[in-house]
Amino acid sequence: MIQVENLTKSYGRHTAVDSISFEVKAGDVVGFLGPNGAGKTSTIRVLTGYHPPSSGAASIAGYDIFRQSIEARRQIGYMPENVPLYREMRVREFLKHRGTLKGLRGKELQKRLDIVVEECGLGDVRRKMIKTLSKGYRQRVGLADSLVHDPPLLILDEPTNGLDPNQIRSIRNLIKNLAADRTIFLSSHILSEVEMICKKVIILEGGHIKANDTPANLVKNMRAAGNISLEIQAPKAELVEAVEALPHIKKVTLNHSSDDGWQNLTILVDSNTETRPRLSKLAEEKKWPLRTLHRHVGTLEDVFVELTRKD
Ligand SMILES: Nc1ncnc2c1ncn2[C@@H]1O[C@H](COP(=O)(O)OP(=O)(O)OP(=O)(O)O)[C@@H](O)[C@H]1O
Repeated sequence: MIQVENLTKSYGRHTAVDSISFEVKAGDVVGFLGPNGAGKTSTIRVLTGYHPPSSGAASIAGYDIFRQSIEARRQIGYMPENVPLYREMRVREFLKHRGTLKGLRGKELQKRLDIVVEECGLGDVRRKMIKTLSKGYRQRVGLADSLVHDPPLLILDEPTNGLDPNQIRSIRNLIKNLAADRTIFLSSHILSEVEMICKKVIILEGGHIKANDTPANLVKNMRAAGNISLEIQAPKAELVEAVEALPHIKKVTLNHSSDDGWQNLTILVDSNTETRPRLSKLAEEKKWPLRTLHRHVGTLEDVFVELTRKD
């Protein structure tokens, strides 16, 4: 559905997107992540035909975004970061206006309006002026606008930006429902949300792609995967020495030591190694009582920080 090859976008001397390539297959829900200034919006603006690329190529459903720009844009429903809405218009009137601009007429237009009003939960506010709506509802109007011509691809730039947790949840559910029969490409800073909605994620940093995989694979393969918490009653120095001597141990940190001999440790191990059986065997052999032996499962946020932090 989206094919990007060696795409570069520069503003004067500044290269915002540096020769990136990726593919989004039909039906995929892909999260496009990166810190501020990574080049997400620049990429999205090129894909949606708002900016020409400096070099490279991109196509939407097989249509070149430059040479077949109108056909390519017909395939896209785009919701920008700050949805431009006519505040003085009523919701349905606005959507009708947008549908007309996108070439819909007559019965087809009425039918699509009914569908998007229903799909986006706008039934109760369809006659209200846009300026009287909460930000969450305005976001729904933006989503309905992007859907009115029934595009197979939705490109959403920070769809939940500035919303409160309840509004975020409702927009998230809406997007999940829309994903049932559409390809979705969305940028977001809310990683837990991306983990919930997206089957794949692309992480951009400094205009380069740092990762492109499923959230599960990214978490599994991250370097810091597998921190272990250990609470055990043992002599401090002997314990640390014995744990450090085990294979695949990268770092042992003693967090807390209580008067009655309980030691609280965090143990960093090589990713994809299982060290807990060795630790429990050590406790058994030494007859040290064991209270906690817990492996932390990484999150997409851990992956994001690992791939994009500068320090
Ligand atoms: N119109 C423009 N003219 C000049 N520089 C720009 C322009 N738009 C973006 N940039 C620069 O390009 C880089 C990438 O910006 P972009 O908005 O694409 O990043 P982003 O990943 O979308 O960031 P954010 O998460 O803050 O929206 C930044 O350094 C930004 O300052």
